[in-house]
Amino acid sequence: MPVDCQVATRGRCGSRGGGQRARGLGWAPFLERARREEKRAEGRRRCGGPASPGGSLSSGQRGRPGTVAAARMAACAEAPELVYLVTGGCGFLGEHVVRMLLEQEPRLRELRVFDLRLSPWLEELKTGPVQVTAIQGDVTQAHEVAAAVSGAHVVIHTAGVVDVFGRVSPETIYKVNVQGTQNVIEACVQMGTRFLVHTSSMEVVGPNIKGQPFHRGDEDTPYEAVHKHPYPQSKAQAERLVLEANGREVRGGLTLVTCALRPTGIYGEGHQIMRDFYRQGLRLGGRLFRAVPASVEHGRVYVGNVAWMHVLVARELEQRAALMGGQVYFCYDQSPYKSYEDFNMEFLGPCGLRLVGTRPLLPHWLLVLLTALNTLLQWLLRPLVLYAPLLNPYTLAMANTTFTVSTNKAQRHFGYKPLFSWEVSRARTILWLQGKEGSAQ
Ligand SMILES: NC(=O)c1ccc[n+]([C@@H]2O[C@H](COP(=O)([O-])OP(=O)(O)OC[C@H]3O[C@@H](n4cnc5c(N)ncnc54)[C@H](O)[C@@H]3O)[C@@H](O)[C@H]2O)c1
Ligand SMILES: CC(C)[C@@H](O)CC[C@@H](C)[C@H]1CC[C@H]2[C@@H]3[C@H](O)C=C4C[C@@H](O)CC[C@]4(C)[C@H]3CC[C@]12C
Repeated sequence: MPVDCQVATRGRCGSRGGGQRARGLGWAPFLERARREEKRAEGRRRCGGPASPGGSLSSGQRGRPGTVAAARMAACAEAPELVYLVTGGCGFLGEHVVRMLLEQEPRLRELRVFDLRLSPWLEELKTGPVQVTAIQGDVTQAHEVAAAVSGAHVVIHTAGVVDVFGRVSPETIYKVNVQGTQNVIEACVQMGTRFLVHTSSMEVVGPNIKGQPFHRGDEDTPYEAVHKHPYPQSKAQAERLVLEANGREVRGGLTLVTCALRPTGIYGEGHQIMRDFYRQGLRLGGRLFRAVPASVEHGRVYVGNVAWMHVLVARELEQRAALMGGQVYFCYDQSPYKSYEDFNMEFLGPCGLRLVGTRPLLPHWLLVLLTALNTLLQWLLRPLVLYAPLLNPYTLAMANTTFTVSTNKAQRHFGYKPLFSWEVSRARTILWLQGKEGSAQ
């Protein structure tokens, strides 16, 4: 679906009117936009929506289940009326969510992309029926979040600090992942936004600090979720906040409906860690050295399917609020269960890399010693340079602990089925790695 992009670059939180139009364009875009606006207004009149584009749907008009408005909304699905906000919309997952929404959500009128760092690709989104508003903002700043949420029907909250390599301080991880999530929740309550989809993580469950395997578990499998690392701790706290917020009254008297998705290890176009492995292999003459037994299985999921599940949940949350509200769903697909390293080789192999060793080349005790050395080096070098290798005590422990999920809860509750097969997911990831994006950056 073509989109109309208005990059709001004023200050921290742009607005529809304050955007900066693509430079060097003539009158054509403005006339085109006026024509689209008229078409949209006509659609609204026909469907009994708010006459003006800035107007918001009353709760009845939003189509509460079983009402005339719901039937009318269903009949007028082509009248795009909804405003979505995606926090972290310029991130690895966020970008795929943004693009998936533009392709798969016909009711979208405006898509707000909120991020600390706005990406150049936002500019590419050309004119079309959907207004894409880029908002440079910080989830730790409550007022910026509130301004971005104001008028939104749905918030998809993916923004977060994803760090298990010691690149970011524990304080910052907590501030962004926990306090930032609390700010999003409070903004929804204050602004009357009813639907919040949160990107949680498998790590909320495990692997735990005891290294206990989680083999083909589901959302109800008993497991001792005990964490010491700041990142999983922050994701567990954030998820708890989101689930506890379900049912809170929002401005306007209706209730907040929340849901948390727990992707396993995400891979696909834009995956930084995969890029790091690729470059490490290139530096080592096309070789990577096995550090983890092939028998240790890790669940992985293609980023396109994670984005699809977010779009589907956001779409179904209103109609199935009683069933889905306050629920968590693991997010995975048909990607094969393999060791982390063997799975990566599905993509790195076709790019010319080789994994040396059918078993770990170094004894485990030596790897543990190396991780301790890396930790010491990171601490000593911190005043001078950021040293954050892939191998540290946490990553070694994670890589050595089986964690795979098998569940149909998402399918039962809202009909989730992966949009991309394993073959397509693999091909797209290899293409990306082989292309300039994968090797140059
Ligand atoms: N990558 C994975 O394997 C994986 C797996 C499960 C869950 N997740 C979750 O998915 C979400 C996205 O992860 P990702 O892998 O795309 O990471 P990412 O770092 O690529 O994306 C995170 C985005 O959030 C933005 N952000 C960070 N701090 C912010 C702040 N203070 N205010 C506004 N924006 C801010 C970043 O700029 C970035 O664009 C995270 O919540 C993460 O915990 C990731
Ligand atoms: C150096 C070797 C020991 C190598 O095998 C280390 C692999 C290690 C970098 C990864 C092993 C498991 C990964 C994590 C897992 O896929 C799930 C995650 C949850 C998600 O929310 C964020 C990413 C991650 C923590 C992911 C990070 C890389 C690994 C630790």
